[in-house]
Amino acid sequence: MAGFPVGSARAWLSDTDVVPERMPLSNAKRVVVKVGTAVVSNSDGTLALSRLGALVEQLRGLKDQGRQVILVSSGAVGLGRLRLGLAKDVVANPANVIDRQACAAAGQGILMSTYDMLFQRLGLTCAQVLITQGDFLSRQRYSYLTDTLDRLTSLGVIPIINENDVVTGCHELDTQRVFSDNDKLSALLAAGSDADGLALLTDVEAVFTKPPDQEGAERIKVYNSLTAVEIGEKSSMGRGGMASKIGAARVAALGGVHTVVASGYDLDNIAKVFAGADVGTLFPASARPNKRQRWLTFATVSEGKIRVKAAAKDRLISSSAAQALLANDLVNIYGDFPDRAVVTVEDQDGVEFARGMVQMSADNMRKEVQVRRDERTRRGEWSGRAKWRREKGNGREKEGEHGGQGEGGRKEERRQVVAGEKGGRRRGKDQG
Ligand SMILES: Nc1ncnc2c1ncn2[C@@H]1O[C@H](COP(=O)(O)OP(=O)(O)O)[C@@H](O)[C@H]1O
Ligand SMILES: N[C@@H](CCC(=O)OP(=O)(O)O)C(=O)O
Repeated sequence: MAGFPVGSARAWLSDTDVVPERMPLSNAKRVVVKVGTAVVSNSDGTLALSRLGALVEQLRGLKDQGRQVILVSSGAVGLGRLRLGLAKDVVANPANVIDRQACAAAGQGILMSTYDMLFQRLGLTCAQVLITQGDFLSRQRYSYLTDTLDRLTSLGVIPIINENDVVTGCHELDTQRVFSDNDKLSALLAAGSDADGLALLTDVEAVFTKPPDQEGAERIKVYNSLTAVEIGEKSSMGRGGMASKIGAARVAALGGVHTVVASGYDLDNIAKVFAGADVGTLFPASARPNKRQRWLTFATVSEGKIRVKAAAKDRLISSSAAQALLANDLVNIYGDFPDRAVVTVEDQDGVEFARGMVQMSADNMRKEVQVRRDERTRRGEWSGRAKWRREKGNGREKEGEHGGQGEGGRKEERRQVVAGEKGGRRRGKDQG
């Protein structure tokens, strides 16, 4: 059983055990710990009571150090499956959506009552928080959520969070999902609630260069975007697998949270991670974007896409403040999004570089762009193509003969089409 010393975590490790780049973890004030199904349960699906006991002891250790602690726990579906007497493949097979939802309903109570008992025995208070995709998509609900977590942690309570699979969580093919599993949920939550550290605890020691059961697999101590990882099978009970854990850890790190993927089977690991010891795989945090940027970039699903001119890109990239986009900045509008949707912003090469919330629907945006183009045409600010067509058409008119004004001289009503924000996800490998 884990024995966690009360007081400073660093006093528990000798100075040489603390890795300098992990110091921010030992100083982390608010921390999120996520335990996967494979940590919470045994391979036969029963509760892994000794691990849960050790987990709660270690959480108490973190609290005794004066930290605020949030726990994200998987396990409801697996525990519910056992209670309902359903076959094991119900949990593993994404096609069995309704059964998985029924399992989640039956298992969440088992999970929570066990935690509640263990917490009480150790003099701690916990509170259940079940969340859905929609809580992240709406900025207001996202704020309500983080406000509640703030209040609970300020009261010394440890919130225990799980996805509310009963109503949303099991539809893995749903394209509106902002998180696919509890790894991503923890990352969004850690980034959104200003946590300083996140531990993703699983059934293997760390992220390895290849599946840990393969010869030559090496622990990756510190992950960076160039690190090559060969991904193998996930555990029989897990939902996300290692690819999802890496994606989630990167999202958290980009959101300003120092993140470690480590084993939940080593009963002292939570203490070690937050003491700054060299365990698991570290994903070092980037500078923390502001809250709105974090929400736009990580916690939303893009409902469409706009392509902007090079000058507009330069403006967005070079300014640290939020920048609006005007109709004149747009090259193209893709999709059929409503007013106030979040859209991705790409450059002329099709590379996504930002996200923004639109101030009008796609239809109205197209109309606005057309109105502006017509205005320019009336003023004689011909595009190269229009100029060519016109010159070819009557053979007389030349550039400048239409009384056109330059940008600076124009008195145009400028309606914002996008309240922009830089810091969007880059395409492909950087996407969480
Ligand atoms: N390159 C890799 N490094 C580490 N683990 C890997 C790798 N590729 C595949 N895995 C597997 O990922 C599993 C952990 O993910 P998952 O099953 O989702 O766990 P959890 O239930 O804790 O979320 C491990 O059982 C491990 O075998
Ligand atoms: N919400 C689900 C867990 C989903 C999930 O992400 O599982 P895991 O990959 O084991 O962390 C449950 O409580 O069973």
